[in-house]
Amino acid sequence: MSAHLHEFENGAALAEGLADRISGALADAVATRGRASIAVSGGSTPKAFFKALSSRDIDWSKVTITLVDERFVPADNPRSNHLLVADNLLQGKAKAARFLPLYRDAGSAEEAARIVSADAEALGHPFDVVILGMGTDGHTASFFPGGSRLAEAISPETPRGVITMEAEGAGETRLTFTFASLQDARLLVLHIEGQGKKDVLAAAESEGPETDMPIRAILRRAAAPVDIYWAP
Ligand SMILES: O=C1O[C@H](COP(=O)(O)O)[C@@H](O)[C@H](O)[C@H]1O
Repeated sequence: MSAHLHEFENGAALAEGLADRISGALADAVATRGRASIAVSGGSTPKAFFKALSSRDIDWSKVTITLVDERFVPADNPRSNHLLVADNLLQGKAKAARFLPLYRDAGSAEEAARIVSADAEALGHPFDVVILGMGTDGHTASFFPGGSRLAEAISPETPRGVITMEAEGAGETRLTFTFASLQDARLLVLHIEGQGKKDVLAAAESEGPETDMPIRAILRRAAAPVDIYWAP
């Protein structure tokens, strides 16, 4: 794998720069294949970027947006990544996009994972764009250190799709796309902000087990080059 660091003066400049890059990639995918797919992360970091992206003038009706990972909570729960995307990305011009939720009212998280894995197959693969975040514990997607199914989630043998994950510190049961689904995106971005996360990234880039800092699975083994977007 190779990585390229894009540094910005502040979060606002990063949001605009990343929105330019992603809207360009989505427009190219629509021009080439007639449709585009993007999987985005939740958490606190992507809000300004989502707002910037939602204003970009592309043919959003041909774009499907989904999530890299989600909490097993309905979309009206304040901790839902779906809610974050609905409030900040599925607005303005991007309102015309289709959204593929990971949470389903399916009785169990395992059943929801089965349903959404089948639905995601229809998107084709690889994803045109995947935007990952990273926690200060080195998790990405819902690949948490100590996660109940971490080994399975990051194994190259585990097929594409969505699986469940439980982890201390993760709160609710999670739904997460597997490593196989994310690692070969046509454009693979890691979006992090703050000196603290830059330090975590430096630690992840040093030697050590992937299970201690699961972002290492992406940094070391992703088929796609990783474009790292960072601002202080
Ligand atoms: O739990 C999660 O956290 C990470 C990072 O979130 P942040 O608040 O530190 O930006 C995020 O990438 C992931 O999608 C989310 O579920």
